[in-house]
Amino acid sequence: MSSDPRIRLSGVEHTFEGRSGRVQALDRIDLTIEPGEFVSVVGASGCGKTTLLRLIAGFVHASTGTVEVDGECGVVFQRPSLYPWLSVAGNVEFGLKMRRVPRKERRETARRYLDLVGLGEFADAAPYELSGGMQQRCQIARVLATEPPTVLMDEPFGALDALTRENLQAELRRIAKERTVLFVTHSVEEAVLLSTRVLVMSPRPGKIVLDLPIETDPAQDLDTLRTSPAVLAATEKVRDHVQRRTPLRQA
Ligand SMILES: Nc1ncnc2c1ncn2[C@@H]1O[C@H](COP(=O)(O)OP(=O)(O)OP(=O)(O)O)[C@@H](O)[C@H]1O
Repeated sequence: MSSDPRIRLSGVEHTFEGRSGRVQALDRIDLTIEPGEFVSVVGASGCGKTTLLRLIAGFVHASTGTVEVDGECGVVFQRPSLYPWLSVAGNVEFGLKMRRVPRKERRETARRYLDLVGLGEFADAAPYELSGGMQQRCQIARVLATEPPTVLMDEPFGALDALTRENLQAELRRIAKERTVLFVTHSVEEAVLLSTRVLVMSPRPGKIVLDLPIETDPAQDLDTLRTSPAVLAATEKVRDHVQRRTPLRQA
């Protein structure tokens, strides 16, 4: 077992050269994430959360500083992007096929992850036959099936109704136990409920202004946790930091 961090960013800055000029999205980010942590990133719109995630995923190269990631990352996007010509199981198997995993093993793994996200009965369905929440669960199964040590999630529940969102939060909490997760969300409550650590970013340029460990009992169910004093206090603290750093306060 290695005790190396899973993710390490040192002195990371990032500036976009856009059509409307230069935008410094990130400023002096130093961040270390250890294996098994569930780290959420919250902050006002445009503060650089997605940029941070994309740097870690390797989609963007930092203008300054270093980004080190130990092992592969699976990325779950806000909107599910399933292949419409493949069945639900075909979508989940796709990454495994690319890795030349034998057919039987692919089938079994896909089935296991579809069961895990509650889609076992829909293995042969086409993606368009699934609701938005089911498509998102399929995307999560597809990412998890390749068993990446790190999962990066960019506002994965943003487009879902409240009930589906709550169900998926509970599923994710269960699924995430043996993984390292970096989770971008606009919901402070969601961040506190799911995470072992919450980061708050300030806008333009994005900096980490709060790094708060969250101690909740993993055995407790989400409904009990939602109203627990520890969660309420942490939510209040995080919300306060987010609001203080939001230039245009939203109602
Ligand atoms: N490809 C790009 N070219 C130019 N500027 C960009 C690009 N991507 C992001 N930016 C700018 O970088 C800043 C950070 O954007 P980013 O998408 O990381 O923020 P965010 O915190 O994820 O926002 P939101 O919560 O609204 O999704 C913004 O000012 C944005 O306009």
